[in-house]
Amino acid sequence: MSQQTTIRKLAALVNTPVEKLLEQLAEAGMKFSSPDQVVTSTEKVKLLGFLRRTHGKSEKAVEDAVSPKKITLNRSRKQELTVGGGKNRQTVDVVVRKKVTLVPPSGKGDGIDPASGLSREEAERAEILRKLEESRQRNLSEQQRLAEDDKRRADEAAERKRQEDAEADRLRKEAAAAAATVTGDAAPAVRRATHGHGQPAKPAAPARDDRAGQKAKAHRGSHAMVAGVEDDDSTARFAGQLHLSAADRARRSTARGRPKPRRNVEQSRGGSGGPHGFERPTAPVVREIAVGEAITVADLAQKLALKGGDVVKALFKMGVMATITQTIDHDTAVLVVEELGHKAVRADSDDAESELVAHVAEVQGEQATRPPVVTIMGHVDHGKTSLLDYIRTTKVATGEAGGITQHIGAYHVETPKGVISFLDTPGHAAFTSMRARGAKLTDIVVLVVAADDGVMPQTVEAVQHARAAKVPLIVAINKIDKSTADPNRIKNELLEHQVVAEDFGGETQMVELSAKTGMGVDDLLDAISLQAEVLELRAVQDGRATGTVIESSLDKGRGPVATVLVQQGRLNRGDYLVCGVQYGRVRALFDENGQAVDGAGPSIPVQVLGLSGVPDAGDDFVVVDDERLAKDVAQQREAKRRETRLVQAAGNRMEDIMAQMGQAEQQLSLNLVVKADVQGSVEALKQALTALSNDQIRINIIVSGVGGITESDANAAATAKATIIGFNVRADASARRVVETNGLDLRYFSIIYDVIDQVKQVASGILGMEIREEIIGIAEVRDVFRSSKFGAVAGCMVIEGVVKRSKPIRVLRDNTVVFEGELESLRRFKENVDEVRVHTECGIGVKAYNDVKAGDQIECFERIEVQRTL
Ligand SMILES: Nc1nc2c(ncn2[C@@H]2O[C@H](COP(=O)(O)OP(=O)(O)OP(=O)(O)O)[C@@H](O)[C@H]2O)c(=O)[nH]1
Repeated sequence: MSQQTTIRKLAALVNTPVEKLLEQLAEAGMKFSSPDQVVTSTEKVKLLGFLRRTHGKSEKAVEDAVSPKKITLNRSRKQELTVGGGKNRQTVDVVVRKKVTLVPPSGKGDGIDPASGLSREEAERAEILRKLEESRQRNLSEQQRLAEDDKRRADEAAERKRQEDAEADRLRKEAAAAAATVTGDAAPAVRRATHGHGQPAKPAAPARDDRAGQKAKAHRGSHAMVAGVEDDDSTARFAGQLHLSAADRARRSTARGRPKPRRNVEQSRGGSGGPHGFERPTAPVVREIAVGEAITVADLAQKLALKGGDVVKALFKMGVMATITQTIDHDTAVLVVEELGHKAVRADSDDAESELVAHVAEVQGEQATRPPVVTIMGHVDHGKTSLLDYIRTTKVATGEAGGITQHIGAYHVETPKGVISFLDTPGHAAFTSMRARGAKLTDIVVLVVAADDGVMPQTVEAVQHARAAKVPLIVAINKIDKSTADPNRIKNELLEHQVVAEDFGGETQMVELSAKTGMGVDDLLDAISLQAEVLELRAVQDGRATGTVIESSLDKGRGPVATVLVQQGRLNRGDYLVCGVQYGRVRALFDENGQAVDGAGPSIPVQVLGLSGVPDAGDDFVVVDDERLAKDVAQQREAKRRETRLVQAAGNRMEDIMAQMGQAEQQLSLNLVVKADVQGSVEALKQALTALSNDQIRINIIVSGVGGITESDANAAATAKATIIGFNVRADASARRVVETNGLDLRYFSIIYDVIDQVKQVASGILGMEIREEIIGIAEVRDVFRSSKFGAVAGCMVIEGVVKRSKPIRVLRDNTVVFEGELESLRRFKENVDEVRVHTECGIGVKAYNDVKAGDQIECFERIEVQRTL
């Protein structure tokens, strides 16, 4: 603290007696008791102020003097001076004036200015204050400069704008004059309004009209605005916002007052113009939109290059309520396209298709004789399957007779008189549609009629189909081994249907045979060959193949599998093909015996692997040169099919609404979701079930397809309040949840008759008891053990309900029934048990089925009698 100033030191410094200084300090309001007390700089300043005041200066001025760079103080001191000596000795009063200049110490000193007594900190503070002041001044001038730049730019922009507006106005006037419109009246009106606002026209732009003047004014920014309420407001509003460009200000100004015009102006000018800016709209872009049978709002919006919401709005204005995902029909789409100022054209989706046709037409090669394709038709139980089986087992080289199938298969046999291909159509009424389609593929129909039964309804139907398809008929009078067989009766009965046997003078070959004993079967094959010769069946042997899908399914391991009949050319492994809405490259080909083959010629059925999806039975296939064309055609077809489906769905909805409104004349609707294991069954069920519609009830199949029942199927059923029919397929877990949540009617079938019977009874209003199957438990196969004693035993976990040994079971693979039968054994830890409950492990042996695999499900069911309801 040696650096600090005591009163004594200060007194010595200012050359004042200590007592006086103490007095002065006391007068200045600072009491000190001892001269050795420290005087702070504040106290010094206060004392200084006091002393100055006593000299007539304000304390403030003194205090202010602290911050300036230097302070000058004048002090005077009286002294007596003795001059001369002796008698001449005189005493003279002398006033010594002393000028003291206080300068803050520069650089590092000892911390105290020896003259002023100010500390170094104080000096530094003063220096900082000075620098701050300098910087403030600099900032201020920089801001002023920027503001001036801004103002200049805004002025320039406003000037440019004014010129543009004037030009636009001039053009508009010219156009208006040319069109002899009433523009002339409008200008004075605007002028009147302008004057009414108290805004004189700017003399700076005499060439422009008042409207232009008004516009320009808005663009010039606040600094250039003349008196007026709006202008004042703007000026006030943008005070202190000098950084805003004139256009920004104008935009903001309008945003407050008139949002609508601004929006339009911005739209037409891309947001760069002012609020009053108006330009003649540039020519709108008129798009040509291809619209098919139906289109979703989203797709349409995309084609129009608009937001989905804009199209929804446009539709709404037209009175059509549609969401973005909804589909609108062709007419509505055309209307909305035109409403939005574009042009609608009908979608021509046949581009790729015509390319395909041209492509196919290229390969017209040498034709050669081809084998006949035969379809066997006939009434139930007249022996179609037996006949096919007999031919297959005896005539197919590596004959491997399978069980009776319910879908169309195909195979070819080699007889001494040549190859014959058979389409395997099961004898069931439900397959009418397949038969009809089969007949189109078919060269010859073999009509099986049981000699002990006679002509039945389906016999007649088959005759009609063959006739409609202009396919010759050969009648196989079956079961002649039976004692009750009466072939002549058959021939006579057929006469009634204009089917005249050769021995009756007609043209139809009739062969008596027994599918059981094989008697007469060769005669039938001979008859077929003869008929084929008469028909002179020919086809291109080589070149790109075309043909038709007979059957299709989805195989978990192999993917989509299609059985196709080659009709022209040769289908080879590695070929690219379009198949209905699917496409792909032939990965593998298999014949009817499951043998891999390299290719198949005309009239030969073959299984194809490698397609992108499961085609429908009846779809045609065409081999093309490259994948691109295959893909294009398939996608175009898919789009077209989707459009058609959407139209149908929209139609259904309309009808449903009508029904609700009571305009459907009390006709009830039964909606069905039909899923089956193979495409043939789907087709057959669809055909048969929809045919059951009558005056009272209309049967709609809302969803149909191959494979297990999925969540989306169940959701569709829930939406349409439909009954779900699973034919040899099951619902997966998520679908079952939807079924349970919505209380849907889910029914499983394994016999087509039962489906038709149930629906028919519902349709005809017969309400009685019905036998229904109820699944009581499901066990999942975790592992399979094989033992010589028990055969294959499935190590299972019961995942639902209870599995009972006495109840029938089905084995499911990928939700599709692969076996139906009984349990051989049901065990818990080597113990035979009657039932096993949920979450319990067990060993299951299935009677007469050794092909159980891990991952399969074994469902246990019972048949119960329930009251039928509509
Ligand atoms: N005695 C005798 N029985 C025959 C003959 N052909 C078929 N059957 C029997 O007639 C019954 C029906 O024969 P299927 O071959 O299943 O008849 P289907 O026309 O294929 O019948 P669906 O497939 O149900 O339409 C079977 O019990 C056969 O054993 C035959 O030539 N002689």
